[in-house]
Amino acid sequence: MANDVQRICAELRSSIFSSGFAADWLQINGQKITLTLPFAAKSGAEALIASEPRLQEYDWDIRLNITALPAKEGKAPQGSAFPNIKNIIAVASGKGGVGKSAVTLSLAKALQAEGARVGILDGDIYGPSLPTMFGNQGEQLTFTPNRKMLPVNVFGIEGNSLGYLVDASAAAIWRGPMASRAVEQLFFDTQWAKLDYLLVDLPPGTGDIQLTLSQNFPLTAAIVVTTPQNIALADAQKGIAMFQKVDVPVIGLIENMSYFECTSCGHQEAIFGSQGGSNLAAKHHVPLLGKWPLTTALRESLDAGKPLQVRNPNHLLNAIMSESAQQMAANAWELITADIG
Ligand SMILES: Nc1ncnc2c1ncn2[C@@H]1O[C@H](COP(=O)(O)OP(=O)(O)OP(=O)(O)O)[C@@H](O)[C@H]1O
Repeated sequence: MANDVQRICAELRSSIFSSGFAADWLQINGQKITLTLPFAAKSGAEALIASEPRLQEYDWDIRLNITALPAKEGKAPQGSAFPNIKNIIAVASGKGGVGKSAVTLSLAKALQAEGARVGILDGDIYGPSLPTMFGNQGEQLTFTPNRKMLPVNVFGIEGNSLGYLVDASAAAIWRGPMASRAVEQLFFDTQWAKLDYLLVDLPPGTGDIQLTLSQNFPLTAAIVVTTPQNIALADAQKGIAMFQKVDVPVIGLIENMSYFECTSCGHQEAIFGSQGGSNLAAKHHVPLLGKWPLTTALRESLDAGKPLQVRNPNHLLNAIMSESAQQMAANAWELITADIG
């Protein structure tokens, strides 16, 4: 019977588990099966099991035991330098305004909904948006006796941002080394709780500041956000090239603002063009994690200081965001373990 389940699991293929379940994730005890996943994709596993009648005959217990993946070459693995943080994933965009911060918060909330412990470092010096999206502008950070910053915790997500520390107009005059040092300090001098994933919302662009941060942070991996518009794609390409240059694996591309769906008639309009993200992903062999529509409800919820999942839990975009997040987590595990294996 055990072999049967393992065989069925190994046969399963889906958008989330492209290489199927590994046999050692399963513990089979009569009718009871415990599945322990090394990345945050619990609901994807549940959906797979629900789609396979033979698997539904068993009593499933799905757990997460997220692997601490090694940081890029030359940097200490998270295990030693940051024992509290298992995976640090940069979220980058070449062009500004493509929705990088909106994507960061949405992915963070989606990972947390899978049962992962998640944090966000808002490294966008010139336009820190975490306090707005968390709805806690004006909140003051507290410090430990040894002057470490304690992150804020909103909706179960830890976060830190220069927006809690300095006036945006003060940060606007920072350039080059001063700007990257400020973000580095924010990262290194925060006392993060135990996290499975820390998402780093990088400043938009691919200049010296972004390059320095990508080199100096012990990043596990990176994702790039773009719109399908040519000008954004050209910049996203520079983002992919930047991470390749510093040996940080790019585990996915998100095409945001892919289309607008009319809420009255359902017509889909590709305002910024179509297929741009898919073509870019294919060209650079980077997985496309999803195409997110331009959605009034997402903009409204972030302006109101809440993730869409909290303000509008039944919105269809939540499922798209969840799939992207799970695929990102699975890709990080799969690509990096394949690389070191
Ligand atoms: N899919 C979407 N649908 C509707 N509004 C969106 C979507 N994605 C982002 N937005 C909105 O677009 C605006 C810009 O998004 P955001 O601040 O996340 O971009 P960014 O790339 O982080 O910008 P920056 O250049 O400041 O780093 C915000 O008001 C955000 O709420």
